[in-house]
Amino acid sequence: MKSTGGSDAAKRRAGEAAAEQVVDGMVVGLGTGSTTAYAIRALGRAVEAGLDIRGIPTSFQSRALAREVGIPLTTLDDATPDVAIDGADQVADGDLVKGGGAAHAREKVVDAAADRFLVVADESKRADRLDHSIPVEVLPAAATTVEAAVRDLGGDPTLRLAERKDGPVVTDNGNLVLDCAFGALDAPGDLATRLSALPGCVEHGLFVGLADELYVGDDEDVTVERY
Ligand SMILES: O=C[C@H](O)[C@H](O)[C@H](O)COP(=O)(O)O
Repeated sequence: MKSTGGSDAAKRRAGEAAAEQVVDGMVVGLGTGSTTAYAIRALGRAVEAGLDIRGIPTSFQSRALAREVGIPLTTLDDATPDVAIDGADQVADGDLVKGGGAAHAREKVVDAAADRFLVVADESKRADRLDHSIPVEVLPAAATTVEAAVRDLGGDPTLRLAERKDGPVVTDNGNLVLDCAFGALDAPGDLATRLSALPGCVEHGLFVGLADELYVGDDEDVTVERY
């Protein structure tokens, strides 16, 4: 799993602290990314020790990791997550930018469906205002029109390119990603609404008002904020 942001020890602390919130019988949304991977591995160890849970993965990658560590899986067709654990690329006032791994569309569906959404992050993800570029997943046929619409909204879109393949990143849903720089956001909710309204936008990485708790790890401890 690609690692971004702060230290692995800080990510591990955050992920493992959030995993401790999971108790017998729960259905757990399994986010994507290097921080959530620590939570998934901790849950796998707990399952091995007898914890009875089911997971709902948010990506090919989190499904593969959950299977590797022995977490039984289900889907949103059959269960509602009691809790979801997921990472973030930036956090300000409980609002998030996600999608550094291009998984934000399914993440948003699962995280929003959960009774409690726990965000796991290291200190490097904190900001006073969100100013990270916003990943926008688009239908391939809409890439050009969404690019133009993002420019009209004051953003600067860049098609995300693959690292070990010629051409663009293709999401788990078969779509493309535009990374859209908007500068520091005064009103992330307004931008979220405008992006959601664009024809051909499958989902964007602004998660506004969705997080319930934030677990932030540093090299010594974990702090928890509730919203
Ligand atoms: O698409 C990926 C997800 O939104 C990740 O949760 C996010 O990029 C944070 O990942 P990491 O914990 O590796 O920084």
